[in-house]
Formats: sequence, C-alpha cells, structure tokens
Amino acid sequence: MLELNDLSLSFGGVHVLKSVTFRLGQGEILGLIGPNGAGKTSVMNVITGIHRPLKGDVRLNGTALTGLPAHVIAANGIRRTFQTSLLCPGLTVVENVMLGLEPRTGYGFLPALLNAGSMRQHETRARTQAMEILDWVGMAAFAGRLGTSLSFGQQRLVEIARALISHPKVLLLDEPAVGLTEPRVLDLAEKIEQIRAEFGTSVLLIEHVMQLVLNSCDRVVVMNSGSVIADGLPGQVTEDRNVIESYLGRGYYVEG
Ligand SMILES: Nc1ncnc2c1ncn2[C@@H]1O[C@H](COP(=O)(O)OP(=O)(O)OP(=O)(O)O)[C@@H](O)[C@H]1O
Repeated sequence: MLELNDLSLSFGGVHVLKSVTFRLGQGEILGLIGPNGAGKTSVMNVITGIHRPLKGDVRLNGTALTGLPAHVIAANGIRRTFQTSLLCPGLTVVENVMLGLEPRTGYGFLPALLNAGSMRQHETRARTQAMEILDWVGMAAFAGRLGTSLSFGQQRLVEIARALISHPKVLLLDEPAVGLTEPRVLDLAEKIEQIRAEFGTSVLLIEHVMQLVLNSCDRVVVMNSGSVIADGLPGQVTEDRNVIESYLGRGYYVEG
C-alpha cells in the first residue's frame, strides 16, 4: 500500500536519511524502531510532506506523493499523531477532533453569511461524527473539556480520534506510548489492533516501548544513523545481532 523508495534527506549537509526503502502492506501494523536520532520521525515527516526528500519517492497504492503539500497528502488518506501532543489550546476535545475532518471548501466570508443554515448543518454533522469517534476511543465523557486540560495519555487518545475521524488508509503514530503506565500500554495495543480490524487502516508505529512493538506489530523495520538495518518479523529483528548491538543492548534478552 505505502512504498518508500530510496529516500534520502539532509539538513545543512548532514544526511539524516540514507536510501531508506521499505513497504507498509494493506492492513499491516508495522513498527519503526531505532535509537534516538536514527531518523524515524524524519521518515514520517517525509511521508506526510513536511520535508521534501533529496532523492527517492513515497507512493500510496502506486501514486507518487512526493512533493505534494501536506494537506493534499492528508486528503489522500494519510493521517498522523505527533511525538508531543498537538491539541489546540482554547479548543474543547470535540472541537479538536472536528479539526480532523476535511475542510469544507467554497465557503468564504460572504457565502458563509448567506448560507448560515447550511453551515450550521455542516457543523452539526461534524460534531456528531466527532462524538462517535470519541465514543469509539472511550473519550466521549471528556468532549466538553479543554483538550489541553487532559492527562498526557488522554490527549494521545484524542489525537488518535482526530486522525481516525476521516477514516484514513494509513495511520502514522509517533511514540504513542510515551508516558503511559503498563496497563495503559496494553490498552493501547488493543486499540491499535481494533483500528486495523474495524477501519482496515494500515498503521506505521514509531515506538521505543518494546512491549507495545512486540504486542502490536506484524513486522518491524529498524533504523540506525539514517539507514534501515533490519526489516522482518518482531522475533527475527530482536534476535538480529546488529539490532541488539546498536539499539536493544546486550542485556535485552536477560532483562526482557
Ligand atoms: N528540522 C531539522 N533540522 C535539522 N536537523 C534535524 C531536523 N529534524 C531532525 N534533524 C536531525 O535529524 C536526525 C534524525 O532525527 P529524527 O527526529 O528523525 O530521529 P528519531 O529517530 O525520530 O529520534 P527520536 O527517537 O529521538 O525521536 C537527528 O540528528 C536530528 O537532530
């Protein structure tokens, strides 16, 4: 479904991505792991159009997305959450989720004034959809609260709801388990599986919490210093000597 072909990216002459190539299959949950600074978030930024690669391309079902503006890539069915919570201050939870819907085009100030009834209907529909998806992630009771007043884990669920409201083909999650306790990590693993089962969405999951990676992912890609160093089943990559040396650490099996 999503193909990354030979992606290279540099900042000020420093190569942060070096010929990165991997695939995310239809309905697949793929982990992207590696040490800090390996280039994982940069990969997500290239996929979503925040960064333009020096070389290579990103394709969704065969169509090249490279170079398209971020909002067009989002409209093509690729949505994400961020490493740090990005809920809008001053907006309630339900309003934050409504932002995930496609913007309604053709409504400048004057047409909006003349079509006030239609605008209100549109907003009511959007609010209903947002409430449904909030209910699905278990956050409907918080709909009227300010998004930024919620705990870190709750904000994560609201961000996931905002990404899911448009029923994306591909969902990119950047370290969703940061700051979660162990039972919440297991809840999140279950939620990710439900996202695949109920929406048919493919998921790319950047994560350092190996418990989530091992519980959720069908396959794992490992990066180090801007390059892919392993790509395989979770059990295969965690036994890969290179991956243990550069990321998991020699004590991984003893401790894990
Ligand atoms: N906008 C930027 N300008 C300059 N350098 C950047 C920029 N974004 C990322 N980098 C650099 O690119 C490299 C890869 O960063 P990236 O955030 O992609 O790593 P990561 O694997 O996601 O790390 P982490 O696990 O800590 O989030 C790092 O050396 C980082 O400092």
